[in-house]
Amino acid sequence: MKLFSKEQIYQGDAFTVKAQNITSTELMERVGIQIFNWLHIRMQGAQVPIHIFCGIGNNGGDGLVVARHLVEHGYNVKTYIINYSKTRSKDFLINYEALKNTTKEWPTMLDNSDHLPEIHPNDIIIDAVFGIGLNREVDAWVIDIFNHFRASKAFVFSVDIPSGLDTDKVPENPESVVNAGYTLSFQTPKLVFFLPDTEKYTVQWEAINIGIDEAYIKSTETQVELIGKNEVLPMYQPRGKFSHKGNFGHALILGGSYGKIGAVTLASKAALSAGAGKVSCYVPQCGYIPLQTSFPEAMVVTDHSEIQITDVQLDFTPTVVGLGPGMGTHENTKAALKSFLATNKSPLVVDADALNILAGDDSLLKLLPELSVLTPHPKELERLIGKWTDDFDKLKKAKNFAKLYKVILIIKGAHTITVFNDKLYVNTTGNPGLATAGSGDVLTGVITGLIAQGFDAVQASLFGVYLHGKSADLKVEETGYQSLIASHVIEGIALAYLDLFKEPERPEIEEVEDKK
Ligand SMILES: NC(=O)C1=CN([C@@H]2O[C@H](COP(=O)(O)OP(=O)(O)OC[C@H]3O[C@@H](n4cnc5c(N)ncnc54)[C@H](OP(=O)(O)O)[C@@H]3O)[C@@H](O)[C@H]2O)[C@@H](O)CC1
Ligand SMILES: Nc1ncnc2c1ncn2[C@@H]1O[C@H](COP(=O)(O)OP(=O)(O)O)[C@@H](O)[C@H]1O
Ligand SMILES: [K+]
Repeated sequence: MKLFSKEQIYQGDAFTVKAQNITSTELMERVGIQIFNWLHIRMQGAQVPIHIFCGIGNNGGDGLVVARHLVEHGYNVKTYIINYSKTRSKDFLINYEALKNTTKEWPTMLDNSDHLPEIHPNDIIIDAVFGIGLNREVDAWVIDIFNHFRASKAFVFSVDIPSGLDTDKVPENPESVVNAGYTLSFQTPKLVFFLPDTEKYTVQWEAINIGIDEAYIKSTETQVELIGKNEVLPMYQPRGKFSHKGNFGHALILGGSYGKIGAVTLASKAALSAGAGKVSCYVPQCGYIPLQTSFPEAMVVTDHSEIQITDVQLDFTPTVVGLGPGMGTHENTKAALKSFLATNKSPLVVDADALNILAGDDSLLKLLPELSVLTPHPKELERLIGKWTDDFDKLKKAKNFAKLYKVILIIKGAHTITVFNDKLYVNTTGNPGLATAGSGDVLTGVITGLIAQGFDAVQASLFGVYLHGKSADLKVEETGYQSLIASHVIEGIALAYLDLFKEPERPEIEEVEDKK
């Protein structure tokens, strides 16, 4: 699913109004009815006090439409206008009048935070104060109102985006943003819902289809894409009846050191489970027996050294190399890695200690073949790109790094983000069960296994990250978060593949039925 920037959302509005021959007021009515329906289906007329706080722009206008429909359906509604600017949007004013005509009284005007309404813990707050039009810092008295929301402990439902949250910035003052329990976002979710610094401003979110014109959606290139089943399914490669293991490549996992042979075992098992035709492991001698015993499907080649990689000698050219799991950063290993990179011709998936060895060494980074896949966790990423001030700075630095070295950078985390060619691909699968030793090695193996069988590096990255997370989502139903271990994630790859062809993904954006 494409994630539109703020500018693209405004363009999409304008395009839709023109293409569908409607007014912006009609578009706002359509949006407001969608939100009302969403609430009405869930509330079924319940007489919980609902406090609707509206700004003076179009987000406030949306709030007023919702207020009017709630009043018309007999809900217990109080509407307030937070009068933070003299400029009012046209559609705000139209809906301000329309609400007055319904209720026969004006909403309560708030010009300061002196006499704020009492809000009880079981009440509901609808937050339509600021939308995507936020363009400067929030005034102190408005922050007081947001603090009043928090102090009330009432459930907060935000319209489009939690008020005070920018679409492309991390707030300097967390108090200047509303903490939403639920956000109903228009057409597409916002990138800020997926970033560690800003995801906390809404507990849950959902995107509703407000009918932005299909032609606009199809023809608009976005900088951010959300990756779910609908996006990866077309990448799936079916197997021919007469195919044989030679068709699916020979992957090599290169890594391991004394005490860390498990990382290679996990990565190589994952590579084969993802569908590589053959897997070899290149490890120090101490890895020979454990690997051959625990994973008979793999072939094992050993270094001269008993305990670490010191010299990589191969008598075949791997289709792809998964580099780094459990490798350590011993000086001898660094030297071996340098000479390996100087002559290597195979595509690479680079993880863990191989990243740590590469970090900060421009001459080594330049040896990476184009379209190498790098899979850092946050600490490894920091070593590669330097410290960042916030998530947006991190993404900018990551894009620059990926462009400079012509690589695919996979930023691992709760929402893993793949960075390539100035574009961000945000993954939607995975869960906190993955916060366990070795789960990253499994990801390295999965992506390596996909490249081995013929996926191009970008598709292998997106599909691999999706499968890895989906595997964890399916296995966690048996294990719970605490007991999920990396080996379960390997077992789950099979389930993740099968799941691709089970039920279709929920529609990307919900169509709310018309209950008017
Ligand atoms: N396709 C869609 O998604 C659709 C979206 N729609 C809705 O429109 C919303 C965007 O509406 P919007 O552009 O009117 O801006 P909004 O956020 O209401 O802000 C209001 C104004 O406040 C001001 N202002 C800004 N920051 C400020 C500050 N810190 N302190 C004080 N004032 C501040 C600034 O005006 P200024 O005072 O600078 O002139 C700004 O213009 C969007 O989120 C969605 O809810 C639908 O209705 C149609 C389809
Ligand atoms: N809270 C979380 N939600 C979803 N995925 C997570 C979470 N925590 C970690 N992960 C995933 O688990 C993997 C951890 O990788 P990494 O830190 O390299 O582990 P290791 O080094 O132990 O193999 C990454 O793919 C990451 O995206
Ligand atoms: K809002």
